[in-house]
Formats: sequence, structure tokens, C-alpha cells
Amino acid sequence: MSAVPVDRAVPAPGGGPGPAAASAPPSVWPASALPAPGGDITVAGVSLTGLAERYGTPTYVLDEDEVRARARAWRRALPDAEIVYAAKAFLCRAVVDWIEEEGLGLDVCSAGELELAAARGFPPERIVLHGNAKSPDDLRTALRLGVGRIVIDAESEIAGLAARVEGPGPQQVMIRVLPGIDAGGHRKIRTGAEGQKFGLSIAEGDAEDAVSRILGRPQLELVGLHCHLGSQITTPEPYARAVRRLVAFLARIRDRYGIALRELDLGGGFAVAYRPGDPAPAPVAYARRIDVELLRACHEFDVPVPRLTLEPGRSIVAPAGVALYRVLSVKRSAGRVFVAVDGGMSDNPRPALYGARYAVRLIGRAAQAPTHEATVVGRHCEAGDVLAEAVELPRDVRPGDVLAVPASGAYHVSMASGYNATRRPPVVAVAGEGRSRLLVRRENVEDLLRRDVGL
Ligand SMILES: Cc1ncc(COP(=O)(O)O)c(C=O)c1O
Ligand SMILES: N[C@@H](CCCC[NH3+])C(=O)O
Repeated sequence: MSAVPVDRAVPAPGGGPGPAAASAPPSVWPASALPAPGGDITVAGVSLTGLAERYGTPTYVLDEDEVRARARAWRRALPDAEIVYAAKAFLCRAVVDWIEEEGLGLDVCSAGELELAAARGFPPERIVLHGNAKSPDDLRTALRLGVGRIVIDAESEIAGLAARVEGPGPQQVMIRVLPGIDAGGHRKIRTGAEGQKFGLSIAEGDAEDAVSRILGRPQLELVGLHCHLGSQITTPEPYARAVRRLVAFLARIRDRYGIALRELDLGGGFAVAYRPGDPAPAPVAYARRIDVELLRACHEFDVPVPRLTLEPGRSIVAPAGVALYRVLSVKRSAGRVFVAVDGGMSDNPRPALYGARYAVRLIGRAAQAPTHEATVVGRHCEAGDVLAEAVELPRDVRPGDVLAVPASGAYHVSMASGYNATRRPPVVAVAGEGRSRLLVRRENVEDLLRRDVGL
């Protein structure tokens, strides 16, 4: 790709990713990103090079207004549905507040995520607990806090959960079903097709067995079905297919057990643009297709229309984040140019895991040099420690330069590791006109030494 102008050429009408943005090409930068003098970029009026100076690098910048606007866009797209933010994309206490204030629920999958939510007093009834292998600690914490719904993902979980429920009323549960739908995307993040670890298969009868087992447990109340097709799904069609399959299954449950389940949770997986031109339908495009199919299928199968839940994660935070790195070395080898930076697979494992591609831009000086193709690599002891393949960067990029990587708000910091005892980077929020604040500090040597008991 070419050195990315802050691609605000066609801003989302209404200044945000709302329903009117359905036909606007997606930007890889937050809506507030603007070019600034000296080759800089500001986000929410804050200089990115200034943030790199102040907090060091690597640093992750998160545009609060962008996160909130994206959360709101989902709510506007489906006003009658419940929108539940998938915490795994990125969670810290401030984000818990933003999500709460925007009226979304929270999808968590560990006691740790639950504790972050609880630390901010997030209403437990708006929390959904997931996990293909929930630990006793996860279940204990969820029950202690009184989470709204627990999504059953294995037959063995049913008796274990029922035994822990102490009342007063039953615990509401859903069943994560495997609809047998291949939604495309990278095979490591495809979760709707048969033959992987998530869900209970409709086709093989496991989902129906789970229904009868749950109905036999008075401590549990089965309220609905859940499925999650995968991630970075670039069209609404797989969701429409899932709706039909799940509604047909609702009808089967009604016929066999005489109950009408009232909730349908279609999970997350909505795509974002990592590079200019990547397909990324607006929330309203997914919403319309899902709504139409839901009404049609319910009519056809003669079941009451269930309340819909969606669980977007990436689509709320990815485009709000920008990663900042400093160049440490530039090297040529076998005709390739390697630009090595001070982060890598420890703060962004996505290229190594899924071959993910990113846009990269030099900031902080107005480069006059023509561009050439470069590979941006990290500083870890792995040949596969690549951050961005085949990006166009000015030929004179040199140590000390700052590189910005947009669309970095999801599954970077939340998947960050301490590989090579590098310390996980900070997250800085920018908001309004020119305000910034530290949300998560950089790990330090004391953190490292504290965990190592040294015996
Ligand atoms: C159950 C569930 N819900 C929601 C999500 C969020 O997915 P995404 O961030 O792609 O929207 C995931 C992760 O893929 C998930 O496993
Ligand atoms: N972590 C993945 C997606 C999986 C999300 C969780 N089910 C990514 O970065 O794309």
C-alpha cells in the first residue's frame, strides 16, 4: 500500500460510523484523525508524535469518542436488540465505564474480565459469560457477582453449574450451538463450522441433548440459543444463514418440549478495515439483513420473534486504536528492506497468528524521499516476528523515526505477551479536543521481578 494519507477523504456522514455511513468507504483511522504540520497526525486533537515522546514507544492510543460512537452506531442500527461488547477485544476499567455509559452489555470469558467489570460496578445482569472450558474460578466468580446469562458450551458443564447455583432463583443460561456454517475468514478464527472446539452441534444432536439436560435442572433456566460464527466476517450473509438455522432449531425445541425460547444471540465477528479498501460493512448493513431474515424465518417456522443479541468486539475498538513504534534499525537482505521497531509479536501477535495485514505510516517528519516496499518487523527472537508485510515507506526511514499503525485497538494489547521479558505497552486515551490520559501503564521491571518469586 502507499504511505497512507489520513484517509478521511470520504468522512462518515454525521461525523461517525452511524447508519448513514453504510455506503461510505471505511477508514482505517479514527474519524478524528487529521494530518498536522511536520508530518504529524493528531487524533482527537492530540499529536501522535507528542504521545510517543511523552509515553515512550511502543504505545497504544485509543480514541474514546470513536469507541463511544461505534458502540452507539450498533445500538442505533438495532434499537430493539441487546448489544453486548466482547471484552476480549480490549478491556480496562475506563472501557468498562464507556460501555456501561453507552448502554451496552459486556461479553466476558474469564474471572479476570469479570473482576475488571465488577471493579467498576458494571451491572451484572448485563453480563454474558462465555467459554468452551470455564474454570471453577470463572463459574464461582460469575455466580457470586450474579451475571445475567451463562452460555453453556459443553454437556459436562450443565451438572457442574447446576450444582453451584445457590439461588434464590435459577441461573439464566443459553446454549452455544454449532450451526455448521462456514463464514469464511482465517481458519484459526472460524468457529461456526463443525469440527472445532466451540459449541454443541445441531447436526450431531448434541445441542438437543443439552436442551433436555438443562430442562431437567431446576437450578437453570434456559432462555435462548447462542452462536458465534467467527471473526472478521466481511458480509452479512453468514449471519442470515445462522438466523435460519437457529430459528429452525427453536421450532424443533418448541415442538419437542413445548417451550418458546425468547433469546437469540448471534455473537460477534463483524469485520473492520485494516488497510484502505478492506471490506467492512457498517453495523446497519449487518443489522438490516439479520432483521429481515429473523422476521422471515420466525414467520415461516411459526415461532415468536426472539429478542436478538449481538456481541461486536473488534468492530467497536479496532478502528479507535493506533499503535506507535520507534524504528530501531533498517536492514537490507536478499532484496528486501526490513524496518525493525521497538515492539513486535509481543504486542501484536495477529500477523504471526493469522497473517494479518496492516497499513503503516511514518509520522513526525515530512518525508520527501520516494517510497519503497518494506517489511516492518519486531524485536523478538523469531523470524516470524513481522508486524506489517509489504508496506510502502519512504526510502529514508531511519532509526529514531516514529511509525503509526492504525486499526490497532482490538486483539493487540488484550493478546499481548511478555515474550523476551519485554514489558507490555501502555494504553493512552485521547478524547474531546486535545485531552489525553493514561489508561493502562507500561509494565516495568518491578512487575517482572514481582512475579518471579526468585526461589
Ligand atoms: C462468543 C464470542 N462473541 C463475540 C466475539 C467477538 O468477536 P469480534 O471481536 O470479531 O466481533 C468473540 C470472538 O471472536 C466470541 O468468541
Ligand atoms: N483474536 C482474533 C479473533 C478471535 C476473537 C475471539 N473469538 C483476532 O485477532 O482476530
